[in-house]
Amino acid sequence: MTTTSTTPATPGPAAGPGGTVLEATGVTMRFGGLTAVRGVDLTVDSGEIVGLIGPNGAGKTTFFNCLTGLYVPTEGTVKYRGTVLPHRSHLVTKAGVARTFQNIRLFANMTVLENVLVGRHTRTKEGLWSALLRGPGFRKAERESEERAMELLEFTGLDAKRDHLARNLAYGEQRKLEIARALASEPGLLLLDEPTAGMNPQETMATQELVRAIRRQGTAVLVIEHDMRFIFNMCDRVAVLVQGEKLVEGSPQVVQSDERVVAAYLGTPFEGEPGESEAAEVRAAEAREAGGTSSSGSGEGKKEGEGK
Ligand SMILES: Nc1ncnc2c1ncn2[C@@H]1O[C@H](COP(=O)(O)OP(=O)(O)OP(=O)(O)O)[C@@H](O)[C@H]1O
Repeated sequence: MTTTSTTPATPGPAAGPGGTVLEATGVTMRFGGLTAVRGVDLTVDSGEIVGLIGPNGAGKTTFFNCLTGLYVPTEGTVKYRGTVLPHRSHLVTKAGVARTFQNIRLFANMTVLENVLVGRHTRTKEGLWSALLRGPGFRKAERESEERAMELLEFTGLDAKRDHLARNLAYGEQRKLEIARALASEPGLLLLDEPTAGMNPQETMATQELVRAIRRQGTAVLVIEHDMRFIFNMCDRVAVLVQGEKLVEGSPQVVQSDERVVAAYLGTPFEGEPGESEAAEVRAAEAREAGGTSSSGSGEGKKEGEGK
């Protein structure tokens, strides 16, 4: 499987001015009698990678859904670059906030390239008549979209698989394709919901590199992840949700040594050289591959429409 983590030579997604990109204030989400998210404030600044962690059922995905227009929060506001975001996911994407899902949502029977082209639609201006008549404006826009999609496939290391059906990709590749498709909308903020879930150590490290490259290109990142090495290696700031409320927010050092976080989530203080054990596992896997021993990937890809 491809684990390329090339730094792109091409211009990336829209880089915005500095300052606050996302500002969520007092976000509350109730489902009947259950308050899944309670009064959460969170900001993401330009150039930041911010982590959102917490136990299962803490409200992380519900909070993402409130940020991205899938849910209308019961209370609170969400602003992107100072403007309140609409409660429609396609309009949120158009405004500049893209996301991936915990359970992959690709168009399984479309090719890799086609999946990324679908992600471009919020950035193409050509209308229905132009598309039907396939006039010169439409053909030019189509060519440009395809060029941009190919740049993103190179960026994510999937260019060689452009004509493969999404459902035939390995699981880690499907996750990368979701990221490529999200980037196709040229976001200023990318929300990643468990981007390394089900990945092997090689794929996880490649994903770390990819996320760093995305930040270098001017897109801020907010990431939900249960892999604490990933979080504490990558993030400038980490917020901890427990039972729908923000328990702690701060630098990785502050969060991982906070007794309340250890008690409510981490279990034991986070120890060791971050990334060193993964690096050792990756070296061992590479040595096995070089020696011709098969090393299993992370299994079959989940398909469109499974769960959240
Ligand atoms: N659509 C919904 N209707 C009713 N309850 C919901 C809905 N979505 C989530 N919940 C509940 O809200 C709470 C928070 O769930 P959520 O999926 O946001 O947690 P999470 O932190 O993302 O968990 P995980 O780490 O397991 O993905 C849970 O109790 C969940 O059962």
